Amino acid sequence: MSALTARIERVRIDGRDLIHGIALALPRGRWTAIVGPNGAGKSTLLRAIAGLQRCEGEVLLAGRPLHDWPSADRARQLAWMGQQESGADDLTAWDIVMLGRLPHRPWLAPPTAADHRAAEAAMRSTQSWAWRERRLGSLSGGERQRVLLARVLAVDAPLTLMDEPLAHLDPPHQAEWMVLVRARVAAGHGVASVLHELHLALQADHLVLMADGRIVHSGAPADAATHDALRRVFGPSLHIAQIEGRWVALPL
Ligand SMILES: Nc1ncnc2c1ncn2[C@@H]1O[C@H](COP(=O)(O)OP(=O)(O)OP(=O)(O)O)[C@@H](O)[C@H]1O
Repeated sequence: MSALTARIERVRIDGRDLIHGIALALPRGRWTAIVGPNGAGKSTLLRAIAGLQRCEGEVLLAGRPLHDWPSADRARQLAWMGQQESGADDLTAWDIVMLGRLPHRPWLAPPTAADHRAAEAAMRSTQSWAWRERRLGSLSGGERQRVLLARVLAVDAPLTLMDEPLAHLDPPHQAEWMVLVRARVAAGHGVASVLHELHLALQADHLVLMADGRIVHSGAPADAATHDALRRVFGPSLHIAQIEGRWVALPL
């Protein structure tokens, strides 16, 4: 069974249809990259399938309508990392990551040793452990992103949705992010990420291409049909080639 399936007729905000006629499946054990030009509707789609944006249609999480899930159960099933999240600048990095463990704890219960272990492991895996006592607001953009990534990993959910997780990350940490995603997928979890970095999106298991609020192509990153679709949407100057067995895309 897919971790999530969605059939979204429409997302309408301020009298404008931002998303139309979308069918999407996010299976377990697969990393799906969602790409498309600015304003294509990628974030709106991700927010809709996370239950953060009202939509007309149906979203099934592990076969059950999203809105039927009790909130803590849902938060253990679906972990969310949004774009440019703010409002927690006074919390320490450690507190932020421990927020990822909240769905695992009964109401007002203190964290357990297992919560501490999960948070520490997540921080070490994103190399953010050294800043555990620093306030989020004092960290650089990339350091902050690695703490937020640790938080979403600490949830340890069967499905993780990430909107532009590579923003602010330097190339080595972008590569490290891919290793972490690969480890989650190898463990049978599903991951979907909105990405602007086409060279990394082409390393995903499956690529979803959006334009004008629609999915215009869905396929394997290595398929010629996927490359044609990318050039149709991003323009013919997009050069797609293989380097050492990996597909890369560059605007030339
Ligand atoms: N709350 C909102 N109110 C009005 N319009 C919105 C709202 N949120 C998004 N939009 C509009 O919907 C369209 C899709 O936005 P969305 O953020 O989903 O695109 P995106 O593909 O993620 O873009 P980007 O790559 O620039 O982040 C854009 O034209 C945007 O201006």
